[in-house]
Amino acid sequence: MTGPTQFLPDDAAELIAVPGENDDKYRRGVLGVVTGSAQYPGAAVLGVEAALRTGVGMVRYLGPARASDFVLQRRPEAVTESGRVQAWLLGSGMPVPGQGADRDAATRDRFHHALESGRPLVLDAGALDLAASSTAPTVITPHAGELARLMGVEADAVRADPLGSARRAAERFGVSVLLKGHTTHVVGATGEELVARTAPAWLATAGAGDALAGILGALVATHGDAVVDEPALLGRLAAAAAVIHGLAAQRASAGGPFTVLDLCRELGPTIAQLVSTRPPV
Ligand SMILES: NC(=O)C1=CN([C@@H]2O[C@H](COP(=O)(O)OP(=O)(O)OC[C@H]3O[C@@H](n4cnc5c(N)ncnc54)[C@H](O)[C@@H]3O)[C@@H](O)[C@H]2O)[C@@H](O)CC1
Ligand SMILES: Nc1ncnc2c1ncn2[C@@H]1O[C@H](COP(=O)(O)OP(=O)(O)O)[C@@H](O)[C@H]1O
Repeated sequence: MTGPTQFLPDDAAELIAVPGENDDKYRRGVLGVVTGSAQYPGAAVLGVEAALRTGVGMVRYLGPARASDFVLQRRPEAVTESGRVQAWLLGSGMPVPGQGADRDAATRDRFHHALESGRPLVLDAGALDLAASSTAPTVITPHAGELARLMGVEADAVRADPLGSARRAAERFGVSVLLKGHTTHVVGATGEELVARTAPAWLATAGAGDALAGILGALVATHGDAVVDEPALLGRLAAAAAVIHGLAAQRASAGGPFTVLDLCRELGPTIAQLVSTRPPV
């Protein structure tokens, strides 16, 4: 029996959409982002920062006023008007239904709009439950605790069998699953199994997952139409996001601790390095 395929930097390099001279910000891909809350506005800032630094034509950030203010303060490039998008990132830093604060009406409306759009979805943290109702190509990005909650099992059971747990979630919800951890396991909606192991353990720091979600959102938005045509691409994009995240963490770390914004700053150089290693077409 063969195990999951190790996803390597060269594989990730193939999935970077390099803009051409006929591209504009809309053709490159627009990412709609519904993340953050009054409690966790920082998650919105980190996801938007990571998406913009991964490379996307535009980020439309649609969230609560406090988070929106912080996002604009950090990244005035973000657009806070609604409009067409090629993909959505939902949920980082938002309340989990049934765990404290309820989902407010504005969030329910934004999630509904995203679900109805038919565009690919990246679901994190407080939007993971949407996996059960999504009919669009969808990838979820839980850590072990979140996957356990979603599947109604103990976190230890997920830690004991991460690949099997991701596989069961992919089968149950018909989505691609990226299970975070030192080793990141990805199971595509069609069963493809991938692992990414580029991250140093220094990456185990609050907000690192919010940045990963932004990186993946940008990769999906820049392949939005391809994902609609071939949803199986989502698993490979998820593994590419984990590899890029891990390589940027290596650069930011250089063997020591770093902040998530340090990691984000390394995304451009990481991607430039990956693109430079691609064989000419
Ligand atoms: N600056 C910010 O605004 C930040 C916001 N964050 C947001 O905070 C919210 C709560 O996230 P948390 O993950 O802390 O809380 P959760 O409430 O999702 O998870 C907490 C539970 O899961 C378990 N757990 C947490 N991480 C685990 C892991 N890696 N493996 C196994 N079990 C794990 C814990 O033991 C605990 O029982 C999310 O919406 C997240 O996006 C965090 O990303 C931290 C930074
Ligand atoms: N020991 C570790 N080694 C390498 N990477 C890790 C380790 N622990 C966690 N990570 C990575 O750090 C990120 C943490 O994400 P998450 O648990 O969602 O945290 P947060 O919610 O604070 O952003 C994930 O990308 C995960 O793969």
